[in-house]
Amino acid sequence: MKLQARELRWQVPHSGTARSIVEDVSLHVAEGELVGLIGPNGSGKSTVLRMIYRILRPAAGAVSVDGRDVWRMSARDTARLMAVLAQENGGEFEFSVREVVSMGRTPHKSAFARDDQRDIDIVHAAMLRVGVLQLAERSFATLSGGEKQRVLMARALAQQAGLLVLDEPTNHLDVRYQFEIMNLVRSLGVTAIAALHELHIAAHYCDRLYLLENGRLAASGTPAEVLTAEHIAGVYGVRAAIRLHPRSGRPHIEFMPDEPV
Ligand SMILES: Nc1ncnc2c1ncn2[C@@H]1O[C@H](COP(=O)(O)OP(=O)(O)OP(=O)(O)O)[C@@H](O)[C@H]1O
Repeated sequence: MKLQARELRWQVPHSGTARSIVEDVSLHVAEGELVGLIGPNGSGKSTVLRMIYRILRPAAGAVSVDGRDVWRMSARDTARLMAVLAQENGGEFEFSVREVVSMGRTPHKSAFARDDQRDIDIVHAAMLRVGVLQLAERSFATLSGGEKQRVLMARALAQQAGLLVLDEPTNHLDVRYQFEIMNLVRSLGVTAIAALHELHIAAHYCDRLYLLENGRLAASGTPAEVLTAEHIAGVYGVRAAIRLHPRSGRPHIEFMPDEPV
């Protein structure tokens, strides 16, 4: 499955005119690629992803999956193609973990249909895969931030979509689960786009990166091309020394926050 976004723009009203939050962002994710969207707080990562997963309608531009415009499809058809891991939205709160993960099966069932044995098996396997099976009967509301994040990942897995859209998938996770979730995403072999804060995660896991600054693309390319000392200083305002791993060619970043940029 491949994703293409062309010249996306999103605006908010501002003093009688419109202020652009995202402007002229084009990106693509090829079949089986894991692409990272990075950039400082407020640079527009979530806004771009929301236009992709059909929550925010772009003021200009288009999003297509395998050549089909997502904004011309029903929400249900989109959900069969793409699974979304966004931050919890509150809708999960009155449900058990098993029920939240079962919601991933909804796009595949007719209205009010109960889970059949196949759905039950898929939900079980998804919980097992992210290590939340022992939490299955717990109320979602009582979980820690990291446990919630893993349950939401299990729900995305249960959806069995060919495209994963991940908004800060490692948020709340300790270092072990950060690596586990990213290893899991990579092992699935599906097409994926992820907004990421941790640059070492982006460097290690992503095939390509897009760097956003104030709602516009500042750079794109391989991790070695994007995660340069110049880009990190220019966009994040932090000095960094970069070493490329001799075999993988992936950047290793050493931040030097006490040094002037
Ligand atoms: N409805 C809105 N009205 C006004 N401003 C908005 C609205 N939605 C988002 N913004 C602003 O747009 C900018 C981009 O927000 P967005 O959440 O996309 O950034 P982000 O890169 O995902 O940030 P973070 O890393 O902090 O999660 C922010 O400055 C935010 O305050």
